[in-house]
Amino acid sequence: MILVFGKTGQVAQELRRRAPDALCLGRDEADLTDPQACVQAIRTHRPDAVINAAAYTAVDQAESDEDTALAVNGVAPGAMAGACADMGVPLVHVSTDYVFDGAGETPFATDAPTGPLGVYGRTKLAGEEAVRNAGGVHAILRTSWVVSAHGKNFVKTMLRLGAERDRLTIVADQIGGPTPAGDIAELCLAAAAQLRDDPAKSGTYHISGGPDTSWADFAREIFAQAGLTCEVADIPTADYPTPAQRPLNSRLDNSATKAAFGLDRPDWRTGLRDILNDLGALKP
Ligand SMILES: NC(=O)C1=CN([C@@H]2O[C@H](COP(=O)(O)OP(=O)(O)OC[C@H]3O[C@@H](n4cnc5c(N)ncnc54)[C@H](OP(=O)(O)O)[C@@H]3O)[C@@H](O)[C@H]2O)C=CC1
Ligand SMILES: Cc1cn([C@H]2C[C@H](O)[C@@H](COP(=O)(O)OP(=O)(O)O[C@H]3O[C@@H](C)C(=O)[C@@H](O)[C@H]3O)O2)c(=O)[nH]c1=O
Ligand SMILES: [Mg+2]
Repeated sequence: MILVFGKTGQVAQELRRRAPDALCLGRDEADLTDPQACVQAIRTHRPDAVINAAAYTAVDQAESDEDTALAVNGVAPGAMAGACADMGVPLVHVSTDYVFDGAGETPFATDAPTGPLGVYGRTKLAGEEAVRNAGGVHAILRTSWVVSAHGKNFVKTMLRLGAERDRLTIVADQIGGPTPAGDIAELCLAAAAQLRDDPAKSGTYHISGGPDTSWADFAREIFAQAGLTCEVADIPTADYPTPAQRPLNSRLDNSATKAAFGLDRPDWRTGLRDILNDLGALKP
């Protein structure tokens, strides 16, 4: 049996869709601000593998709520990893492009130096380090710009704003790969299954949808596929001030994922079609 931390999140919901027998724990069953609750859940359920799909993902809010973000993103994953290592069970942990500083224009390799720009990225990096330091079999899957038909994400925000307004200003100098949550869920399940037979696959991997794009061009494709008429004007990051600084370069090198798990970089334009279709928002 696979134990999943997370129930209502984007990746968690796609895991439930693909693995109906997995046991998915919501906040009421395992609160990640309580590391001992995470350990206890793993000891009680004795799973064959654990996937952590829960996190504090409110990037701007984290700037003024560092204690909670660190507990959820930094400490809880370490507690899970310790319990998994004790029991000889693999842990799949989801992380983020925001562990990088966003310098340059080349895709970040899995072993590229990290340098988070804000609290969210810093706490996610602490979680990665805690998972590695626990010494058990694990896969840290870094992804970026997650989108799905569930929860809060850029696609749903654009559908809402695009219907209300005839013009939006969107940052065009942050470049990355929008990633459908379904593709992340698929990699989580592949990694969980393969780590059991091949612990040598332990390590850090990247999954991001291709081709790399800007938020502005991503918005244009959302409006085109949804048949919404809304002009998108390019702006620099400097013209969209937010509490948290975001990386300009979010490109991730996915080659280690292909080599270890045989999964190609997903095409986000196809994933976007499926998401809009799920939402009943695809242009007829
Ligand atoms: N969203 C994105 O754009 C990106 C996400 N990631 C990473 O991908 C993973 C999945 O993200 P995604 O599916 O988008 O996340 P969501 O924001 O959609 O969901 C987060 C989940 O974490 C749960 N959660 C938050 N705090 C706690 C807590 N204290 N105790 C228990 N559960 C908690 C939430 O529960 P509740 O519903 O109760 O709040 C929710 O189910 C995370 O590791 C994230 O860091 C990486 C790159 C981009
Ligand atoms: C709504 C809106 C956003 N933007 C910009 C702000 C931001 O740079 C970009 C995307 O907005 P979001 O609020 O989705 O950004 P954000 O929540 O920071 O997205 C990040 O979430 C975390 C959890 C991650 O791990 C990252 O990979 C990334 O997906 O679009 C505009 O320029 N104009 C707008 O009207
Ligand atoms: Mg967001």
